[in-house]
Amino acid sequence: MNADGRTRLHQTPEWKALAKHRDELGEVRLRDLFAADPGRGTGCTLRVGDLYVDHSKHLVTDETLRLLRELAAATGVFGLRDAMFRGERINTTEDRAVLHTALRAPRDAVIEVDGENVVPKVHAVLDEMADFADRVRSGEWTGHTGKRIRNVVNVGIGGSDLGPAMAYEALRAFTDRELTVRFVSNVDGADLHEATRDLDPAETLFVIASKTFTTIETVTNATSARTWLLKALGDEKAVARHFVALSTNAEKVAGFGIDTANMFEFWDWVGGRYSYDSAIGLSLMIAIGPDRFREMLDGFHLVDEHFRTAPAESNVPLLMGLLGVWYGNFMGAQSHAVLPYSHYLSKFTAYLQQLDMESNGKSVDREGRPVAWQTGPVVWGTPGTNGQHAYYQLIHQGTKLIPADFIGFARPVAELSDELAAQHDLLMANFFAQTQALAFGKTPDEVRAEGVPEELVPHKTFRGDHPTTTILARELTPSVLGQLVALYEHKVFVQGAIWNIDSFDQWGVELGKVLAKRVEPALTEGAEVPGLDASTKALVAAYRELRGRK
Ligand SMILES: O=P(O)(O)OC[C@H]1O[C@H](O)[C@H](O)[C@@H](O)[C@@H]1O
Repeated sequence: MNADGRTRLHQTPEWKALAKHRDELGEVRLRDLFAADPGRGTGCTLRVGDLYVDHSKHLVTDETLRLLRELAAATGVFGLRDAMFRGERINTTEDRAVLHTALRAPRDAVIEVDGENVVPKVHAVLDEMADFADRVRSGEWTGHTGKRIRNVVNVGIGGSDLGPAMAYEALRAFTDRELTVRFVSNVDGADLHEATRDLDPAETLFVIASKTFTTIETVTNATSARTWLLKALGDEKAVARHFVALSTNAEKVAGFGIDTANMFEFWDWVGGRYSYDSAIGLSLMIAIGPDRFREMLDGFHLVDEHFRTAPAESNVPLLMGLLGVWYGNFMGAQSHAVLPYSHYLSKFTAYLQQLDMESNGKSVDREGRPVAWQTGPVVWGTPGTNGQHAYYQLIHQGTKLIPADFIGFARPVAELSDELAAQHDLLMANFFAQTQALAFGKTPDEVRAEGVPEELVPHKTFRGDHPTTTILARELTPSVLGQLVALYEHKVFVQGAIWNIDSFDQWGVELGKVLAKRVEPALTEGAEVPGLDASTKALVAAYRELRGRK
């Protein structure tokens, strides 16, 4: 039993019913499921906004889905969802509300935190961002020497990098092509070096993105960027024209030397990995313009409303979350692949890695007790068709169960030449062929019928039954991107709620930070670090020798 008297997850009747159902189902063959139900292809599709979501190629029956929905209801997913939307402090270990949904709420919405409606604040910052973005885009905001800003360098890490960097790539076709926009995150000096080496400091704006403004990588890179700028422009006053900050921490921003008049604010109820439609999106907004940014927010909001109000049977994030629970908790899957068939989504899976793995990579429940069930999967993947020529072999014929999401678009971006646009059908032919091959494989008899010698038959047989979700949309617009990201945010929410973990803290990143600080003097000065283990001690000594330090 839980501290609050509730039965623990794996002891609930709903969990046990799913385990029994899995045993009774035995080996699920997609060929059989489709043969038994000719309507499965169209029947197992849901629509949300501009997204067409096909879940027919999953190792589930109607009964499986019904039992999974019962698990969701029994574990309080809907109550927690409503509490999140109401602004309750559902991030219990940090005692914070979780309100990224307020960042995309319409102007007239009312969402209260501690009795204060936060929506007017959200729109006030969005308006300030829009005003600033317009001034940079029009050339009205100039650098210290009066030159037009032609380069924007976002300096941030984790949630202050991955979201805007991913969305910038995704929406490149909507960006001002006259502007150079780059993202620096790594504390490896090579990152800043490569991002700035061909830029004119007089034309460069640094956007320092950090919720806390204490993150060592970001503060270090921001300090180096400042030095780079001042070396060229020679005047401290230049900082005010070339640096803006995106943060919740005005004191630290001022301490760094950025005028808080040039700071765009957000709030502690926005988690880092849920923050790119807050002020953290400024670099993106400069690139695509305020109108496109607002279209993206509307896309998020559309899916928020769907998640909040759609019945369980047609609720897409709920379904995606439940399918993940089925594979992770009842079928032994350890990972989940996200495979976008769009070059523009090249950073989408990396973005989802933080969203999913930082949220649900937990091993104690909300009451602090070890969980007795699997939690978040390893999320991985790269854009198709590249993966097909690399690791798809393992998905098709390896020994692991890897559920995958395939994301594709009916139309290429408008600016492609006719010749390049014509390649789109080939891209999408691969997209459809892969999910078909993964689901239905190729039987030994089919292989034999092709005249393959008997000894090669096992090698050329594809078992099939590799489950996939297909998400299809007309084209990758700002709104569609917002819809996609919100789908995954809420999918992660559903899973965290079922597993009874706090999806909104990230204590697991702290230990490494503390140890890095402790070990640094050993590298630089050869200082004795108390309590350093024998392995690390030897490695540090080898490092110092290789670095040419005595
Ligand atoms: O925005 P910041 O405060 O600089 O934080 C940047 C990132 O680093 C932290 O360590 C967390 O793991 C991330 O959730 C966060 O997004």
